[in-house]
Amino acid sequence: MPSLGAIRMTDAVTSSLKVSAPVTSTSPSSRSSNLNQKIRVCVRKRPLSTKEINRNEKDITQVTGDRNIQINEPKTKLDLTKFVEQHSFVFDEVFDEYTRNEVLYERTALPLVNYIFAGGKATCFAYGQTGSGKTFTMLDPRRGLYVLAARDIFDMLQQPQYEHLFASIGFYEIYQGQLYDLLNERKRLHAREDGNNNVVIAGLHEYAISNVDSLMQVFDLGSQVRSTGATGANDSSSRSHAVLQILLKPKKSRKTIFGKLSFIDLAGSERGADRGETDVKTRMEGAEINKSLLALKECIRALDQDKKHTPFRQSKLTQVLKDSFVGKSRTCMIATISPGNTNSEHTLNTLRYADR
Ligand SMILES: Nc1ncnc2c1ncn2[C@@H]1O[C@H](COP(=O)(O)OP(=O)(O)OP(=O)(O)O)[C@@H](O)[C@H]1O
Repeated sequence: MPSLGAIRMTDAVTSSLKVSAPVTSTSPSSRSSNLNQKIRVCVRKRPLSTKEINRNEKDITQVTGDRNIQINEPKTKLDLTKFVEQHSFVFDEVFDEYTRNEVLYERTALPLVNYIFAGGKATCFAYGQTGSGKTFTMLDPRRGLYVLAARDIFDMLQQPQYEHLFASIGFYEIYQGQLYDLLNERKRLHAREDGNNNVVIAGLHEYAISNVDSLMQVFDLGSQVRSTGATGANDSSSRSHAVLQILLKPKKSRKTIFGKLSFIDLAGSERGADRGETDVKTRMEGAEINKSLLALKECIRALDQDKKHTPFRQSKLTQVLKDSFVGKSRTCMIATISPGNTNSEHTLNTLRYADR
């Protein structure tokens, strides 16, 4: 099964700013990659922003096929000669800068929506550096995947065979290994498991939602709490993981979970790197983010390889996602990348993280 990234291809090095064709071992495949895999890893490239264009940044990322992407990393030799190192990767699917959220949705979250109506649990992550498009993809208030999914969920709930179900949402963040309810004044929350191996976030405020407008209103409240939350700084979205969960429950038994879909806007991946920060708080934040992102990768890898032991306990993030990984579950990771030359290192780190 070609998941968690997929096959890394041979890097080709060229000199004197001349770029030769990348070495590839397979031709780009068609868009028919299996949408119903247990784990899918996709990449989304965002366009250069106006600011980046004005700064004369160059786009160094090239989508070369439905599953292929090439990074042309600008480098300088010791003798100051400039050259470009090419890196080619293959993933389950790669989306270029022209891809709209609606198209992305059909190829990533829609199969998960169908899956929860069959009683499954599913998770859709966005992973990438700050500013690479995680929030735009997952939680944009108007066209994020969560809105598009909710639209379909409410449509499906109108169908006679699903009349017995209703949807509710919860929205919380994981900051420094603690859970905070974004729909209830950032109240501290605790995760535990019920007798059916469901992870229950005790005390999480859940709102029964019946249409997209009410969902967006509730979500808006939570987003405001998040952006002014832990630190008071407006970049807090990149320091915490935000989890929006949509639960399907039987109307007659509100404690039972029929299906669950979580959208996760992960902390900026570069926050986990050791950047020689002297500020203790920033270092601790970074260490915690690093721990959780590594644990996430370990869990996905273990599942991908059908290992008996999955190391959920290594972080709060993987603990709360446990029930969405085991048993009847599906996961889609969307690695988001910035195309500019000044981001080449972060972009390569993101692709290597998503790669097996
Ligand atoms: N695919 C895209 N098409 C057009 N604009 C985009 C796209 N992706 C991101 N952007 C824009 O780029 C900017 C940064 O995106 P976004 O806030 O989603 O990044 P992020 O990865 O969530 O960052 P952070 O970790 O700081 O929350 C925003 O202005 C957003 O509108």
